Amino acid sequence: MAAQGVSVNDFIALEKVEKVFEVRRKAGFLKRERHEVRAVDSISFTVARGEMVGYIGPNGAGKSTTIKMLTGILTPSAGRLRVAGIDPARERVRLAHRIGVVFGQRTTLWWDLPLADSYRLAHRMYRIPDARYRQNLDRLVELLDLGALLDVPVRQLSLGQRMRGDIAAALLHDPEVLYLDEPTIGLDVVSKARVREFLREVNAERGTTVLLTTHDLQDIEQLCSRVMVIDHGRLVHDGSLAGLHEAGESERTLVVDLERELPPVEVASARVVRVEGPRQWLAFPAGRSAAPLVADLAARYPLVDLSVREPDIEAVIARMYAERAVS
Ligand SMILES: Nc1ncnc2c1ncn2[C@@H]1O[C@H](COP(=O)(O)OP(=O)(O)OP(=O)(O)O)[C@@H](O)[C@H]1O
Repeated sequence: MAAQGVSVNDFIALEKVEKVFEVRRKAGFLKRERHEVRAVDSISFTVARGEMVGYIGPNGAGKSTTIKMLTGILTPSAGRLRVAGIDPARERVRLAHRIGVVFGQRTTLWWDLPLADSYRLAHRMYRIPDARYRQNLDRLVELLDLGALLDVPVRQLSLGQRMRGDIAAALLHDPEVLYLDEPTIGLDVVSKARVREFLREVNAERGTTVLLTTHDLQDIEQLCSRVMVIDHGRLVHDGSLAGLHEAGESERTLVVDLERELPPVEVASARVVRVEGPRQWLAFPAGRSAAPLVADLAARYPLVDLSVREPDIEAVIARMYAERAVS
């Protein structure tokens, strides 16, 4: 039966989940003190089937610990956690057949073997029916452009090639949910675009639920309509990217080119944040229309050209982390 507040459509469900690590710290010459690290502190959220959600936060916030609990590698210290109705820590092997995991920082492929051998091993390990395995492999090889790489030992692959190989390995057994931990780390812009495009296709084509952890906010902007922010083990935002802008009280920037170099312009509801020759940058609240501001400027200053820049998500999030660090 579904727990209170959790619908049967919720594919991933966490209720007041905690993870406390006990560590020993040096406290003198020979003395060591026990110390608790609350890596995840009473987190609750649900993810519906087919959703693509970003899970972000500064270093040490608790992201990996959450993912490890979702795969069953770690057992929560308190709370309730279910993935596809399964308690991950209790039935890790059964769950493994339904989830795929990609860690950008390390590979699950066999380092010394050709890529194709890792796939054959996955075929047997997950007992994937032959026809389905062949069909999935063909499709993944095509979509991720792996044809020429199948006979190459993994250690000879470039980072981008290896990442595509890892993503294919995670999807061979048709998992219903995919956890991605920094899937574009270290990749060049072309490889990043390719990986993102592929993830969009998988999500649309197969309805795979995706939980994406990343420090690259462009991953989030391009893939996720919902983003959860974790900081010091606590969930501090769960909503749309636009909502994140509001929470961070973000600003848009009006860039104006004047006829000549002038002192900073003076207008209501905006402030000049930079001046470079005849060009000036004005910050104003992201929720406000630029029209009255432009009209005011045009009436009083010799305006030649202008453009509006949307808030920089990196800046919004940096401010959010900083605000929490001092609060
Ligand atoms: N096995 C462990 N034993 C003790 N402390 C741990 C252990 N694993 C994680 N921690 C601590 O728990 C906190 C959260 O770590 P976690 O790895 O989940 O953060 P993260 O958000 O994934 O960080 P990053 O972005 O740097 O990967 C940190 O303070 C970390 O030092």
